[in-house]
Amino acid sequence: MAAGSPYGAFQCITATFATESVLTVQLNRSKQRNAMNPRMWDEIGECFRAVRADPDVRVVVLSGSGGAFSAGLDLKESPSDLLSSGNRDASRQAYRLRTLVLNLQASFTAIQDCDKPVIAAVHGVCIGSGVDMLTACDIRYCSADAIFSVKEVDLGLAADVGTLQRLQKVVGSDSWVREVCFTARHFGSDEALMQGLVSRVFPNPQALTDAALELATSIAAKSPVAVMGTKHLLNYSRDHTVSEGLAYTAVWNAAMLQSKDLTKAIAAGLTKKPTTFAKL
Ligand SMILES: CC/C=C\C=C\CC(=O)SCCNC(=O)CCNC(=O)[C@H](O)C(C)(C)COP(=O)(O)OP(=O)(O)OC[C@H]1O[C@@H](n2cnc3c(N)ncnc32)[C@H](O)[C@@H]1OP(=O)(O)O
Repeated sequence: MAAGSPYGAFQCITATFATESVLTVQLNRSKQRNAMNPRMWDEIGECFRAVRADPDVRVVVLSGSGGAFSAGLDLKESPSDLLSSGNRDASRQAYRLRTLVLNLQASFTAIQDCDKPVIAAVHGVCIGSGVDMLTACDIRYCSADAIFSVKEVDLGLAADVGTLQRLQKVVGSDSWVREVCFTARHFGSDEALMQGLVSRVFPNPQALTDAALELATSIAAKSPVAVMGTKHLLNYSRDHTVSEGLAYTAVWNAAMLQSKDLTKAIAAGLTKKPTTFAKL
């Protein structure tokens, strides 16, 4: 890792370059099944904000270490404000809780907003905030052993860090979303594939990792201007009407169509010769 790298000082996640331009980010509390403690939560946000600012990163692969993707919120080490009011009055406690939830949300929104495609590779359990995080990723693959649960109702709360906002936009069936959110029942990789939560299932975690890295490498070879713009416009268009999306795309591309990548890519296509693109 380069000296002064923004990815060097993490304790609960590991971020390393698999290739010159593909960053692998791994949740790294395998003994706790990658349950998210406050430090991990902060590091996820910090890491993806660094990804956004780092021209060397073109694609990220996000996974869990050990036997699981993530067991969700760390139930033993949860943020101190969550379970005790410390005798504060209700409005002050509410203000603190609101700030806490906004900060947790921001960590996953940093994945959505990092401008580089994020490929989630899920093996083992993906529970609670694991699902919230998953829905903020661009592409979701899993291995056959993956088990998912939108667990929050079983803990007496409505999910508040992304699932209830993003899952309906990720999968086609509102009825299915409501079923899994109301019941917290476990579902497996076949069901996740059928509903479109993941786009591919692999026989084992090694095949999953290989496929995620292969996909990341192929995307990383494309024009970063085109890939970054595509992510940005897909996100914008998902959250706006078609006519708003089209209008915004026209303005965006009025700038981006001036990229040298365009002439380079067209020439490469016509001559059938591979080409490379400068980083952002
Ligand atoms: C403001 C709120 C913001 C966000 C809210 C998010 C809500 C959620 O995320 S809800 C989901 C919470 N998570 C859970 O309910 C999962 C609880 N864990 C389990 O059900 C199981 O541990 C398992 C994940 C299915 C894994 O089972 P198994 O493989 O049999 O391992 P275990 O022996 O049970 O666990 C090993 C080790 O990990 C610890 N651990 C597991 N999950 C958590 C967790 N969520 N928090 C803290 N620690 C966890 C478990 O206690 C074991 O530790 P030991 O020290 O070895 O006992």
